[in-house]
Amino acid sequence: MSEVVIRCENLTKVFQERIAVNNVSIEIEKGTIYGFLGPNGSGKSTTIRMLCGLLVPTSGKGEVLGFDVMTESEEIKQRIGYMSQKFSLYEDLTVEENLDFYAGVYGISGAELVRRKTELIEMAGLTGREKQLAGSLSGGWKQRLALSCALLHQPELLILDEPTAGVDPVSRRIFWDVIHKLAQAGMTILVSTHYMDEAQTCDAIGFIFFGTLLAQGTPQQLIEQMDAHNLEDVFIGLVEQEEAKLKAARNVDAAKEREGRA
Ligand SMILES: Nc1ncnc2c1ncn2[C@@H]1O[C@H](COP(=O)(O)OP(=O)(O)OP(=O)(O)O)[C@@H](O)[C@H]1O
Repeated sequence: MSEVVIRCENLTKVFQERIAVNNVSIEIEKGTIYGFLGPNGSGKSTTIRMLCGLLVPTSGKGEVLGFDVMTESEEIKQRIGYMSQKFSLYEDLTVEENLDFYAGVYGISGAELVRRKTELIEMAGLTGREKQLAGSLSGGWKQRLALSCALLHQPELLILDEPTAGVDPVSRRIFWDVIHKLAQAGMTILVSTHYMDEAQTCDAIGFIFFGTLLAQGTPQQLIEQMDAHNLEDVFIGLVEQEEAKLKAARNVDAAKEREGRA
């Protein structure tokens, strides 16, 4: 039977009366890659931050690795690997020293640290650069070093918030090869992205707009449902549908106001 690693129901976050995430329900199975898509400001990071245990939901419920997002955020934070767009590396430390620093945070030392560092440096393609300052690495290398830091404690779940923003296409491809290998080895991955080529390779995707999850399924399911040629057409179609609904609602409101004044 498939194991569900992330399950949330009607997850909602309101900031000063503004609904950033509105009744989002998601299920993500172990060993799969779930791509989270949506325009800027649509609520991807806020949803991710609630699932990471970094932000308390206003309402709804959710379980991550069997822990409650409302009451067990510390347990969640310890068990996941998280990397945001503004990943935090120490630029004046070397590749190896950055890994040593994060190993200290996770309580990894001795032979285990040596083993993990060797594995991760190799996975990131950073062999030979161990003594190079992180600040002198190019964007793609920095990104893979940040990923290595997030994986030091061997998390079962990896959450990536726009990890490839601003990274060149070759580095993006190398990064995604690593992500797919991790999923093949059983890791579950939730990743937000603006890139359709990346979304196309996910096992499932969810599209969020103005805080509402408009559609989710496999890339092929969504293309068929929308009778579209590709994912880009799917998302443009969804946005146009929603904008038409919003416009119709505004027209109804304006008509009611005119009636009220007459
Ligand atoms: N701490 C906060 N306080 C108030 N409003 C916030 C806060 N964090 C996010 N928001 C608002 O919530 C909405 C959703 O933002 P969020 O960052 O989740 O979107 P996003 O889809 O991740 O966008 P992007 O692709 O640009 O990163 C936005 O209107 C944003 O301004």
